[in-house]
Amino acid sequence: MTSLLSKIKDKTISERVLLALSFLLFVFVTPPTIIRFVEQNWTMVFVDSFILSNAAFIFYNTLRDRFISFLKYYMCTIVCVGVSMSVMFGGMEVIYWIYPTILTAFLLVKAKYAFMYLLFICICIAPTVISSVPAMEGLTIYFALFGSAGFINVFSSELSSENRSLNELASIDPLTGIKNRREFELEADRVIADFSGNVSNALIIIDIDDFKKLNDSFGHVIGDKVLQQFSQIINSILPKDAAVFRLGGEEFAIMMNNTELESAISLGERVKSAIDIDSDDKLPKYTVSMGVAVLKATEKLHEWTERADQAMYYSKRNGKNQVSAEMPDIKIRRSDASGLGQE
Ligand SMILES: Nc1nc2c(ncn2[C@@H]2O[C@H](COP(=O)(O)OP(=O)(O)OP(=O)(O)O)[C@@H](O)[C@H]2O)c(=O)[nH]1
Repeated sequence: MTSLLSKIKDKTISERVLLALSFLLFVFVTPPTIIRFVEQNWTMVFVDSFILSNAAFIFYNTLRDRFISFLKYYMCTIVCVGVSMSVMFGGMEVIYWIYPTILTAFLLVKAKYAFMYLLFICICIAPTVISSVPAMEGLTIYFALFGSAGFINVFSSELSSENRSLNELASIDPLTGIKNRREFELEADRVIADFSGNVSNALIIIDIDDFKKLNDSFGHVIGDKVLQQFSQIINSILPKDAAVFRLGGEEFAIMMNNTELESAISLGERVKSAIDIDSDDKLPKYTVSMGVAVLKATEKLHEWTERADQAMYYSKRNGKNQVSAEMPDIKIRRSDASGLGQE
């Protein structure tokens, strides 16, 4: 329950809307489904089961961060078709349901698509409106619908731009401009949740060597510049399936998806040579120690990082400026100028 709540806490507004709507669909459709089942009204049981399975599909996949953009359009289509059919078959009494539907569309999809959904609803309900109310009243209804959509659009674009800035503040390290520890934990949780054993995921923990000495000798401002330059160097050599994070202080992590241990070790070696070659002449020379660990089945985040940390400390103890890897059987494998060694 606690982990479910913490997952929901990390969701964006539109993802929360998806969760809330699919949950509400479930809550409201389940009781009539049971009644219809008892009454043996099989057609309606079939329709209700379709809605319930869709609600469950959307809720489950939103929680797991899967197909999010598809789910947003899918949910919009379900609610817009649903509300249009309600007005077509239920008459003008249910027309007020269009307002929350428009709000939903603007919170879930881009404004131009939300307007298209509204246009779709307006076309579908036109025969009911024309046959039920005088022309002037019909026009007023359409005017009110598009007017409300305009206001909702202004409000939701303001909300999403604020949301974007807040997300950026919460996920980016201000000194280096790369993702922070919070983002690392979210990404690692996603990787662990999706782990199937078919592909390998590697983690490299990187710690700058003797950073205290560097700060003491050259000052904190230069220390900060080294951290910034180091982040730029890593970003410039990062492969497509990898992301870099600053975990804090002078400690960084690279998360690599679809990557075997050997490829992670060779990226570590490339980091080592890149800082040697690309370092700014105005900044002091420095080295880094690295530890690599590949995710094991059923492993938790702290166990995975602990193994990569142990390998990194092994690099430190063995003279620094090297990459070590935690191996399932051999325990530690060290990479140095003379190639891969074992212990
Ligand atoms: N300039 C600067 N220094 C930082 C920052 N964050 C942490 N530090 C410094 O990083 C240093 C880390 O020192 P230690 O943990 O002793 O590690 P180390 O000197 O690198 O020693 P080894 O890890 O054994 O190589 C401390 O002096 C911190 O003050 C930062 O954002 N900017």
